[in-house]
Amino acid sequence: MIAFTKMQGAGNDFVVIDERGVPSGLQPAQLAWIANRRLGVGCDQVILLQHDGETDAFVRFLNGDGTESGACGNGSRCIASLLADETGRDAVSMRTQAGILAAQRLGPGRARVDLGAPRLDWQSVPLAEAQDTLHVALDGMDAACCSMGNPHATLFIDDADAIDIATVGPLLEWHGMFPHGANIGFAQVLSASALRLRVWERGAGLTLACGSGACAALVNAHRRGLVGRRATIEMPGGVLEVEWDAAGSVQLCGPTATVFTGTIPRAALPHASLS
Ligand SMILES: N[C@@H](CCC[C@H](N)C(=O)O)C(=O)O
Repeated sequence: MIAFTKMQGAGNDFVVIDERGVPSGLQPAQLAWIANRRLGVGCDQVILLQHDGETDAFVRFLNGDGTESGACGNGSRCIASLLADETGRDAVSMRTQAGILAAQRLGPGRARVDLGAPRLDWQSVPLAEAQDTLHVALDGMDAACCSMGNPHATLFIDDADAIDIATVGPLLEWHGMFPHGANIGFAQVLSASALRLRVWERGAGLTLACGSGACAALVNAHRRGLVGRRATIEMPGGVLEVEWDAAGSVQLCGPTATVFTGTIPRAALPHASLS
């Protein structure tokens, strides 16, 4: 049996599998099956918790299409709540592929993670060629790009609800400008301290929220002079708070919830060699 915990943060949902004791041995196609909403449990990302000698856990983020991401803001916040409940400490740390993150439980069902400094140079996003990341031409659209440990493009539009994300998102996610793909955010400026945002996530599609996407939207909006260094980011699944602090780090804060726990019989998984 594979034991799991289903969690969500502002509607961005995760299946958490704890491999700190025994490795699950799950293959990429089996992880993709678990994420599938018709065949498996269903989630935006599967999160694997592994042992780390220096932090509370090594955390890996697997998208629904089986690809791995270096960062996941809402997933990190959910894991922060889980680790805080487990250790009894409000302050926890986790290693990710993008580096060590400090996080805090702010109360039941609320957590903040420090996602570190955004990377603004084209090589770090990465883009396919030298560009000013503040204005990247994408099929006639003007995107602002950055890395939050994973690649993001933010498009500023008048009405975030009017865009046909299911059509435009997949075209831009694997646009030739993004050799590693990108998460595509459609942001509407509501005020100097509020954005409305919808995100087409790389490897997961349309989600109810995206934490690193919210951070990228705040960073890119601030770089363009559209908002201050702190804003609420309204997404279909909930509201996140983001601050690009004086030290240059991006702080992401918002709700977290454990939804249910369960087990998956190994026999139900697709055979690794057939999938
Ligand atoms: N849900 C996320 C981002 C997950 C990874 C992303 N799809 C990628 O491939 O970069 C978040 O809250 O940041």
